[in-house]
Amino acid sequence: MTALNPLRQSAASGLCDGLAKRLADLAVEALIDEAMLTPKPGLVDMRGSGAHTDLTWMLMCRSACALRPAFLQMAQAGSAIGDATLLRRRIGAIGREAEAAMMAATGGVNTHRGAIWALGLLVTAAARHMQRGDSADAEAIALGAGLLARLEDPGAPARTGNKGELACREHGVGGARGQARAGFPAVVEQALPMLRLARARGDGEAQARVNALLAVMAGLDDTCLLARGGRKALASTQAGARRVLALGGIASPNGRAALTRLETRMRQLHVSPGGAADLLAAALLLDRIERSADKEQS
Ligand SMILES: CC(C)(COP(=O)(O)OP(=O)(O)OC[C@H]1O[C@@H](n2cnc3c(N)ncnc32)[C@H](O[C@H]2O[C@H](COP(=O)(O)OP(=O)(O)OP(=O)(O)O)[C@@H](O)[C@H]2O)[C@@H]1O)[C@@H](O)C(=O)NCCC(=O)NCCS
Ligand SMILES: Nc1ncnc2[nH]cnc12
Repeated sequence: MTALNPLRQSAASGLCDGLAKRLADLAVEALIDEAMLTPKPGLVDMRGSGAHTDLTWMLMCRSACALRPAFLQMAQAGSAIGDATLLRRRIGAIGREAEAAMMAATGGVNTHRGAIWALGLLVTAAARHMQRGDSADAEAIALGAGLLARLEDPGAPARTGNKGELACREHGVGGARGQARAGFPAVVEQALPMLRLARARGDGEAQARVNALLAVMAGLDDTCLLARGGRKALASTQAGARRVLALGGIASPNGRAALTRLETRMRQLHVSPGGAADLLAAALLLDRIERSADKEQS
């Protein structure tokens, strides 16, 4: 007889709150893992603030912890609200409250707006799947999150006026919304396969994660990068990330040297792949969900 996935079991037996708490913890852990991962070109890491003047890794970690109540509420909503239209409306409201909580915790600095959006949708979809008794499969959860992102949220402002939105309009890209509505292809088709490949070939865990970040950077229309550096900076960053990976990733000496060159170029351009960082955190969350289900099963 097939052993039941314990996350599924707890959901099925009505312990939805335990599942929601676990998912909220995993989301915060994924954000902290991302913030502390080093080296990350242009981004805040344990060495410094990258291309940012208002961010530090401690601020990122404080922000991550302040978001736990919102992730918990989203996971609870995902398990409790069957009607997808109502669920979309509810998590939109929680997401906007989470942005306010983030601003309060950071003194008005945007640390995680893109991450609240991506991880919020994924946590909700994961709770919805597991509550129904479906598997903790990363690809299926990302698809479910995409379905939710495509639903209309009547509470959302017609225009946010944020940099990402303006960059989408100026450069004709989908940005954070497009990525989510497509079911997070950068996570499912780039980050997670690279994470698995790098682990399988013996890269260290931190190296595998940096390579997963580079795999996202290599193809993403990152509006954080576009807003600061335009098309030229985006193309140069994508080409640099592809080069590191083509040379074997950061575990290889040539790949490591190429990463140093990429970092120098990004510093000169003063650009940061903030959207790719959020999607790495999304991949780390899905990876944690799958692994925690596997661990408890064995
Ligand atoms: C849909 C929303 C995310 C709102 O989007 P909008 O476009 O209005 O807002 P932005 O904040 O400008 O952009 C979204 C952020 O998403 C990240 N991102 C960028 N490109 C992509 C991509 N291709 N795919 C996925 N994600 C992407 C990115 O976030 C990171 O960058 C942030 C730093 O940004 P910013 O402060 O603007 O830039 P800096 O250069 O650092 O500024 P200065 O210091 O120079 O001043 C950082 O936070 C990273 O997270 C984009 O910035 C969403 O907010 C929304 O609609 N929410 C409503 C609630 C809701 O419906 N929730 C649903 C359930 S969760
Ligand atoms: N490590 C990081 N540095 C800068 N912006 C980010 N947004 C999300 N993670 C980030």
